[in-house]
Amino acid sequence: MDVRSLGYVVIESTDPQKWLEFGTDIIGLMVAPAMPQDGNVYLKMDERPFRFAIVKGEQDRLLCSGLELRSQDDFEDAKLELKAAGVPFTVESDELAQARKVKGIMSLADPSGNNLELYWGAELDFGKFISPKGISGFETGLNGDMGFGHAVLPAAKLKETHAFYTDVLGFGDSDYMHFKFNPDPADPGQGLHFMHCNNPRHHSLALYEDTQNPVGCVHLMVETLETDEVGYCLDRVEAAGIPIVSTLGRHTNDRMLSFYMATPGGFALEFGTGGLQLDWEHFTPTVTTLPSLWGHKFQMPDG
Ligand SMILES: Cc1ccc(O)c(O)c1CC[C@@H]1C(=O)CC[C@]2(C)C(=O)CC[C@@H]12
Ligand SMILES: [Fe+2]
Repeated sequence: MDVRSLGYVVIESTDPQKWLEFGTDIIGLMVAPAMPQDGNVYLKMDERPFRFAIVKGEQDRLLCSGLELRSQDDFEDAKLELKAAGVPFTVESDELAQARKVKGIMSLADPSGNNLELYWGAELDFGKFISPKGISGFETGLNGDMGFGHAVLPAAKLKETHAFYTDVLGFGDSDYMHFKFNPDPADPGQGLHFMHCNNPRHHSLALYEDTQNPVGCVHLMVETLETDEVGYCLDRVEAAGIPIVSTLGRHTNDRMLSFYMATPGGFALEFGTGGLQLDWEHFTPTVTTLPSLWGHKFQMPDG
């Protein structure tokens, strides 16, 4: 399968208004003008009609991640590949596809239960992105073909889930890290697989061996074009009293300069700039033993 990018996410929220305020006032995203007034909150960051859809529900969590395919042919091939791999999927209604501004969607879940939508035919409305916070732009590639950023999803079944993304969905390995926060020798620690799809972003999806994640997401990442925007966002976060999940730092594997903040979704948002863009033909997957060159002091849940 030839997944091109992580195109959108759908977030369930007990209070979508909180996401609207957070998305616009803190992240600097735009309320998507071309989206229907259907009670959902749609946030825009580039020439795509939307990148974040927030729907009202009973829980605060990531509902699903949208993975982009390049054509209807690839969409039909994907169905055959899923069938051959014995992976159940549902072809969704035209109504849902229209709501997402795409031509076709199938929904499925990975072996750890993360919901995915494979879609093709994303609309490009070229509606101008006008950031309410004056951000010149987010790094999403030409016509948004690099996707909105990346997601780190929880994977209780790390090995099986990693095999699903690489063997079935065709992701490539970028890097692997292993963490050991608990000194108890009975605790094996947590693995973290960074994977790319068919765009230059170092990783569009990562899987963290997280067995206790009620919100379906570890973090989402967005990337600005200008370094100063990371600093300006940090100032907005601090002024609003939003918890900083990790201080500013630069990652080793993708060289991203970023910090992490809490979101209304119960997961974190990484706000970064300057991530590596790679030519996969000439890339050798790495195993990295240090998460960051400097900074990135994570606030641990246990203090
Ligand atoms: C290490 C790293 C490289 C590139 C990234 O985009 C990135 O998000 C990370 C950090 C990932 C990771 C996480 O999200 C959950 C909490 C983790 C395990 C830490 O406590 C350190 C690294 C963190
Ligand atoms: Fe990240």
